Amino acid sequence: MTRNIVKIPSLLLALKPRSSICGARRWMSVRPPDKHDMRETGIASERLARGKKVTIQHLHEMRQSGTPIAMVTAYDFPTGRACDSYGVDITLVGDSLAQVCLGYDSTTRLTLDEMLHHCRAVARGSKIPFLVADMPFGSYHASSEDAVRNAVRLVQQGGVEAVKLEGGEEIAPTVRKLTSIGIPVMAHVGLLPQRHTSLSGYRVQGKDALSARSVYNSALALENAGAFAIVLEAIPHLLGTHITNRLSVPTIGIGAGPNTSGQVLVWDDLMSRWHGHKAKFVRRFADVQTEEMKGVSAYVSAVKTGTFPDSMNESYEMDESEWRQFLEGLG
Ligand SMILES: Nc1nc(=O)c2c([nH]1)NC[C@@H]1CN(c3ccc(C(=O)N[C@@H](CCC(=O)O)C(=O)O)cc3)CN21
Ligand SMILES: CC(C)C(=O)C(=O)O
Repeated sequence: MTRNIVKIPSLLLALKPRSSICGARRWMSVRPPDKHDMRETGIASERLARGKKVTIQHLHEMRQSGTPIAMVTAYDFPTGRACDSYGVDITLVGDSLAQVCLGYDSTTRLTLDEMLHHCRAVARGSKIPFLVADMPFGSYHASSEDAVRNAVRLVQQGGVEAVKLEGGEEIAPTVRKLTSIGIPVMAHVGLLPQRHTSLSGYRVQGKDALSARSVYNSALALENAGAFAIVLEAIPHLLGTHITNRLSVPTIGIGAGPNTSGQVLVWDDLMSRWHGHKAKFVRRFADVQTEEMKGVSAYVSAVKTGTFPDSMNESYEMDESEWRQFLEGLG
């Protein structure tokens, strides 16, 4: 009897209403066109005239109304452009860049300069979504001053609007400092890939009462320090729901169940471009790997068999008299 009474509120909280993607765009203000964009991409002016820039305020309103937030990683101009064009709310230049784009074996290998190089490319393509970059491993640990210097570089030279930091209560002072000077911080708790060595691998976090408490306390401390949103990675869905219901900022889940304020996936995972391990939380929404295989194999085969290029449609003509003159000129 008592158990049923206790269960009803948590069930109700789990069944938050969810409105359509049109609802998600309702609050977004008109984004001013930017001359640099129009010169660079041509069609950008038309898109910008229709587009609505996503802000932190919109993200908070989406959380309040139960409109799910869609976040995706991007690493270059075309992936940034795709986020811009197809309704993504937050583009993340994730440090998964290290593994999926640069071939490193871990995100801890990524430098700030490498991150900046990719942020600039993504920023040129992704204008409407809110743009966040991961602070690379080591770029926010030595001191708050160091974190400020490096976060300023990401904003100033990388063109991003906010930074993401992995960690718990120990990074709260850094989050407070960055927030106080106007650099919005997205926190990241649960599985912390930058600490995979000390954690002995990529493992689901918060599976027992004690570690669930620790993830929960981290989220509360980081919200308190001023984080505008919190990524919850690889934690039991009950814990993801609980944290989401207790916080007043949006939660973005990756392997944290269906009740977070939003979801994030790595571009290469959702597109099936990543050849490595597939985590349980990954759903493949498109099959780029198969298309790549078909495209490259067909091209190689056409070159080898001499069927590419075609002399009529894929080659250039020359006036016959000019050609004769050319030959005569050679004697
Ligand atoms: N392609 C890709 N996708 C990601 O989501 C991702 C990266 N790379 N690189 C950086 C980090 C690393 N991440 C990872 C990596 C592995 C697991 C993983 O293997 N998880 C196990 C958990 C097993 C368990 O503890 O029960 C799984 O199989 O889901 C999870 C997140 C998330 N990030
Ligand atoms: C998996 C996401 C949240 C991330 O941090 C990354 O892409 O690096």
